[in-house]
Amino acid sequence: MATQENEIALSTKFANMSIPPQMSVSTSPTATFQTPPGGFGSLTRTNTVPKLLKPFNTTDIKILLLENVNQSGKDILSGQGYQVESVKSSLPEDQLIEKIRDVHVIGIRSKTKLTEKVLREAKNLIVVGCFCIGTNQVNLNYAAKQGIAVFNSPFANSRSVAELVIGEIIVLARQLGDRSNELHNGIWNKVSAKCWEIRGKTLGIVGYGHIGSQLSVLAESMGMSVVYYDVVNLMAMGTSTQVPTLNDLLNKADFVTLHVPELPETENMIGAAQFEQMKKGSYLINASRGSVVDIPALINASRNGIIAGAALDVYPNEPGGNGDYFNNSLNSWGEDLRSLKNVILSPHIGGSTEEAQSAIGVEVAGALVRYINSGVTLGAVNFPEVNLRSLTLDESNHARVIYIHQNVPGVLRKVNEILGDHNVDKQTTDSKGDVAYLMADVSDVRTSDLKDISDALEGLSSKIAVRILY
Ligand SMILES: NC(=O)C1=CN([C@@H]2O[C@H](COP(=O)(O)OP(=O)(O)OC[C@H]3O[C@@H](n4cnc5c(N)ncnc54)[C@H](O)[C@@H]3O)[C@@H](O)[C@H]2O)C=CC1
Ligand SMILES: O=C(O)CCC(=O)C(=O)O
Repeated sequence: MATQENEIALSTKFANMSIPPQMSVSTSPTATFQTPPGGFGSLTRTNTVPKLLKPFNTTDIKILLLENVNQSGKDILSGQGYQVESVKSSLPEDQLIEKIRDVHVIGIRSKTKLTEKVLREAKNLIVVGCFCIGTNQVNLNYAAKQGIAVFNSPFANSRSVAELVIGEIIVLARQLGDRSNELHNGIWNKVSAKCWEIRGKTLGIVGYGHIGSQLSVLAESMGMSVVYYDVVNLMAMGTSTQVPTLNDLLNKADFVTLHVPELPETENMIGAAQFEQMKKGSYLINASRGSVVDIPALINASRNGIIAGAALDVYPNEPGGNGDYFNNSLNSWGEDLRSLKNVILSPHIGGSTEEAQSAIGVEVAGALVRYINSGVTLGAVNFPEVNLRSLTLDESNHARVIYIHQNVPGVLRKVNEILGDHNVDKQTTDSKGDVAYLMADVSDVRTSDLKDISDALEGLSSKIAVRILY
């Protein structure tokens, strides 16, 4: 393992950090680039143990984790020596802005809104970890243009959501929520009218991705028929069938369940017109995003008997943390919704299981460590996915140059002119939209060369961010 003294690099992203003077680190291209005690490249092992590339002393990296990120993730990040602050809830915008100015990494879940306004203040931020599936809460394009990578966990909680929906289908079909509430209030009300088995009923899945397709398998194993609607033509699991339009699905399904991402196209995807298409006495389940269902239209559909029940896990406005109120001050229809019969309201717990949260913590924290320490973008949702074989301990005097830039013509020629005086062992580059990511491993570089390389890259008009790791 590399020593702290060797774990040094130069990163313009960290220019505002205050580093105690005794540390032999260079945090700005304008700062003196010092050779660490022990000597740059003094490691002489000849095996192929991967070299740990660090942006500088890991203890200087500040990470803010919001929304009660799982201990598994905290342990991995703390284990790297980073400074980790963890807060149980999300933060109001003004407090978020104050905090985000200071950190290099932020970890969030679904509630923290990283808007352009917030990200504009995040001068030191290099990477965001969404410890969840959804990334709609982050302005991904703006983050990319600022050179901030965003990672998530694309399927670690999918099974938990699918299992919750199976439970809700049965609870709705048996009006179990209402019976339980009644008995909690001391009322015995034994009812079979309009209570059903789910065997032989049709489940309509809107959005047949990770969660929708997993749910399809579970539902068929319980004797349901499955139809699904998706904008993409997708392979059917089991004996399920894809239908060509949303209306086809709404006309057929006894239970409609939503598993689409939050997008402009999915906003109010289920509104008055769609409730009209649903079978009388059917049920709606939404564990995707609150914006997907027009709630006043749902309230009408419930009062008019179009739907026999609903289960909602997500809402247009959700409280910031546990103990906060869910009432009309949050959503104008809050109390009307709460008054409905056979409507299950859960506090966005679709992915909230020990298994899912622990797996998400490991996955996202791992991606953050790889990105911070090695610049690898595999799994990033707003950057091209770029990887290079790790530098090894027997490759002395090597450095990894990372150049995040605008995707415009002529950049590679200029970068290669800058790197041209050195031996470029390997280089890779890729682009996504307006942003491109170049990673090059150069050998036979002295620490003073690194300062020159960094300065030259900084001077290019296409520059978004420069990081040099060694
Ligand atoms: N309640 C909770 O705690 C959780 C909620 N979620 C939400 O569930 C959503 C779905 O998750 P995954 O299945 O993992 O996503 P996914 O990306 O695997 O699947 C989404 C599917 O929706 C389809 N789709 C997109 N736009 C559509 C449209 N307009 N009409 C029909 N289909 C459309 C896509 O083609 C894709 O097949 C996430 O985006 C997230 O917002 C995810 C995890 C936990
Ligand atoms: O509970 C969470 O962290 C959010 C779950 C979710 O909605 C997601 O993973 O997209």
